[in-house]
Amino acid sequence: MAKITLDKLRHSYLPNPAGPDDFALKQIDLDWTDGGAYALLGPSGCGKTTLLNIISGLLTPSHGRVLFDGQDVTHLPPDRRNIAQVFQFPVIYDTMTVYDNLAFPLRNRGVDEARVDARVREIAAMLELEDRLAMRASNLSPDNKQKISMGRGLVREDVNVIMFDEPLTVIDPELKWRLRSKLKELHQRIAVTMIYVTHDQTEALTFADQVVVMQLGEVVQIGTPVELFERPQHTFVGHFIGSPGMNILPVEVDGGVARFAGHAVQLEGPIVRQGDRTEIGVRPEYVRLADSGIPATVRKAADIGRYTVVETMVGDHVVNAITDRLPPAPGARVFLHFEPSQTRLYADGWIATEVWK
Ligand SMILES: Nc1ncnc2c1ncn2[C@@H]1O[C@H](COP(=O)(O)OP(=O)(O)OP(=O)(O)O)[C@@H](O)[C@H]1O
Repeated sequence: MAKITLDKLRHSYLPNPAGPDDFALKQIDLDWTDGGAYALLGPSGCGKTTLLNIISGLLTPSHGRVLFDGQDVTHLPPDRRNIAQVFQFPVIYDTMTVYDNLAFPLRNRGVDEARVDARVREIAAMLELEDRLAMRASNLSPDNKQKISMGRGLVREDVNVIMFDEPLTVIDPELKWRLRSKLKELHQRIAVTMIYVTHDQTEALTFADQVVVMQLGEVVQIGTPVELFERPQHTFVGHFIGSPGMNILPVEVDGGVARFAGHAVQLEGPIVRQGDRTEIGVRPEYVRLADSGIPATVRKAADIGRYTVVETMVGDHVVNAITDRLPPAPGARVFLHFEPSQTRLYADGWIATEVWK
């Protein structure tokens, strides 16, 4: 187990990068605590795999350092970093039994057979593979093959970090849900530093204590799932997390007052940053259909089960509201109320209000 530090890390795949756009990772500074559960979350192409490969040693960064417990490992090859990795697709030995597959990483390091046996059975029980231990891996379903792959990642007790790269891609939706919570439970039991890479917010938010949100090669926010939901530091986080995401609406700011479509909007607190582009962010959960406020027209309503998402239009702007009441019919004229304590200002994408103290 180890604390992982990324120090001024940058990476370009080009031999002579000319500007920031030529970098797959712009600049990353991070400290990951020993034993923590972390997720790297972001859309395709934001640099997650690049970062993972730098940590595992498959890639040497163009600039900066990777430290494990303060020791510089930037130039160490993967096999000297003591890392376990679980990939998107199963990496197993088809001709071996499930038992031997799970035992392999331990036997390979000379662990004695009694310990191998205890550990294999423990991991197999956690992953509900006990009754398949004697089966040949080739006879298993893709789901179970991927479970073995995960088991092989989890079986060693001496690793610095276990990294999961979109490990649930091949798993069917029902089992996905179970494995997601199982992985969280496993982390609590074995307390090894784990990094989980995904573009799926549900997977990231279920698994991680801390989520690192990336966009275009940059970290835009690191926070607990609640922090990311409650107070996005960037409009990208607001929009990317939540279903539907945060309403991001253009406003004009004059004399400390923000106006959306000509209506003054009360913010969570004082404005502390200026910018060329100003927007407010308010989650649909905090937009109420009220008796007075900003006039809007209902476009449609979608019943999501426990609540309804009402899509309204204010001029050309879509504003989503969540309600647990019977939604108004399409075409109805309504008024919107934005909960002031949950309405933030963003300047050039970054949060620009503080909470009143
Ligand atoms: N081997 C490579 N050579 C050149 N450019 C690359 C290489 N690998 C990745 N890139 C580029 O680097 C950027 C980051 O890619 P990366 O694969 O790290 O993103 P990602 O978030 O993992 O995406 P995905 O979820 O699709 O794997 C992208 O613009 C990609 O095109």
